[in-house]
Amino acid sequence: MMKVGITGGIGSGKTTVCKLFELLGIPVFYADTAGKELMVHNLGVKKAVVNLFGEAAYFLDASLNRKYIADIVFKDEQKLNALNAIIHPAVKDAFLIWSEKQKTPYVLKEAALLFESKSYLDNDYNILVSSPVELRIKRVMERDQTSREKVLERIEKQLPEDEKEKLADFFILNNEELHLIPQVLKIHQQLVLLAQQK
Ligand SMILES: CC(C)(COP(=O)(O)OP(=O)(O)OC[C@H]1O[C@@H](n2cnc3c(N)ncnc32)[C@H](O)[C@@H]1O)[C@@H](O)C(=O)NCCC(=O)NCCS
Ligand SMILES: Nc1ncnc2c1ncn2[C@@H]1O[C@H](COP(=O)(O)OP(=O)(O)OP(=O)(O)O)[C@@H](O)[C@H]1O
Repeated sequence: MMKVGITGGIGSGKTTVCKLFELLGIPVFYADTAGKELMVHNLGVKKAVVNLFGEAAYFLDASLNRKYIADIVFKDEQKLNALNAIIHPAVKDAFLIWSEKQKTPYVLKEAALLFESKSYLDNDYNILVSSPVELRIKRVMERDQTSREKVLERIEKQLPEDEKEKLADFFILNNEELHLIPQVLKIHQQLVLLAQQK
């Protein structure tokens, strides 16, 4: 199975782009969502999270207190690294199991930290979704009803855009002028051809 990673900084529009690939019949594994599901349903992961953050990491109904964890990790690099070290290997395993079950020419793995976690090395190709930083901040502030400072905290923990550009094979620009659909269609056609040659 040909594996294609797709990433982009916070608010770049990677989930929006993935929805377009899904319309073309391509299955998408959402690593951020999978990570949060594992924190709730995988006992080993859950135990490690409680060890790191205490019982307050979960609400009484056993759901994840995302805000509590986010308020800690995006201000404390050590805690963030420790959380990443728990989640990333578990997500990697879950993706491998999932990808083996798919039957399409290729699959997509959407991950915010594709390059930072080095998981891009496991993929055949990687797509970078880019968007001007001010537009990203505005979109996330509107989507999550959050502050500029909180968005900037996360941006600071991510690899700079020019570093990501060096590592990607395909590029999608999600600004206010270019349309996403033709860009997605073009890359999809190229990937289908590459999968046939594999
Ligand atoms: C801290 C958590 C609980 C906050 O959850 P929340 O629902 O607020 O955010 P969500 O997971 O939807 O992420 C939204 C965006 O925040 C940014 N972000 C999330 N985790 C990280 C991180 N470890 N480092 C830098 N940016 C991050 C990304 O741009 C991401 O797209 C959650 O993000 C988390 O568990 N992060 C650590 C694990 C991880 O690295 N996940 C991402 C890849 S698997
Ligand atoms: N081309 C666009 N036109 C209008 N709105 C857009 C466009 N692209 C993205 N958005 C909006 O911007 C917000 C961020 O997009 P999206 O959730 O796809 O980004 P993301 O990269 O997945 O974000 P995150 O890193 O936080 O997971 C969403 O509310 C989305 O609907």
